[in-house]
Amino acid sequence: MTGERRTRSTEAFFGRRRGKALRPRQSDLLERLLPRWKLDLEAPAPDRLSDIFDNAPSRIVLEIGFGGGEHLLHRAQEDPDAGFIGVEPFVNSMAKFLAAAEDAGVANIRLYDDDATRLLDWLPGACLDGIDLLYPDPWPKKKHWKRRFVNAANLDRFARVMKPGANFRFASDIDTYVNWTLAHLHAHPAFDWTARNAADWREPFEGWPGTRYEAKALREGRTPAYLTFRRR
Ligand SMILES: C[S@@+](CC[C@H](N)C(=O)[O-])C[C@H]1O[C@@H](n2cnc3c(N)ncnc32)[C@H](O)[C@@H]1O
Repeated sequence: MTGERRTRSTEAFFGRRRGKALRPRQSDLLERLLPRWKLDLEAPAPDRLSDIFDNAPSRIVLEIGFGGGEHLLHRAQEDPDAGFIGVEPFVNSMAKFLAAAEDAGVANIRLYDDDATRLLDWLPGACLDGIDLLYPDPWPKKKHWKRRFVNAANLDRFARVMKPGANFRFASDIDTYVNWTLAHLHAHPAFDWTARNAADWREPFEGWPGTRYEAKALREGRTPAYLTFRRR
């Protein structure tokens, strides 16, 4: 992986933050629309998270690492009474998403453009109805597995911000990451895997539109797995 790499004192965040030059509209959206939708972590989090939205949503779902944002936009359009928070630190992806969201005219989205762990630590407790982590960076080499977003510390973060009964949905095409995630969730006292039969984890989530990364995995012959865990 090339590009900027940052390390925080307590957490490591690895990844490219910026790719090719932005188009004028994309730069404009980053200056104009992103500040309107971006969560301000310098301010204290509201007691009621629904207050950050204009539509007083009855349920709020967080998507971590939305990439091109096709799934996030699909969910926001499919469920206008809900609120969606999307996190994506890669500038070009954020710009692409802003253009699609503006064209679609959605209003029930809030955004964060840095490491999702910072947002998770800012959120009030038991405020989320769901967390989606779809095709997280796979870190396939064993020596890099410790960089994977699924780890004990992040599952503690999820457990704190999820309401009882909320779902954590995970998709990946990397077998070692799927096994890794099953093992970490199995070891965590706050989550149950909801699979009822052996075929369940090969079935996409309800209303699944696919993602750009998934399309690439399928083209290259890899088989996705879809895991849903319920917060106890
Ligand atoms: C493999 S891509 C998948 C993108 C998209 N979910 C899809 O399926 O097409 C993983 C994404 O996670 C983002 N990401 C990596 N680390 C992150 C972090 N700590 N917080 C938020 N997003 C992160 C990356 O910028 C990248 O866009």
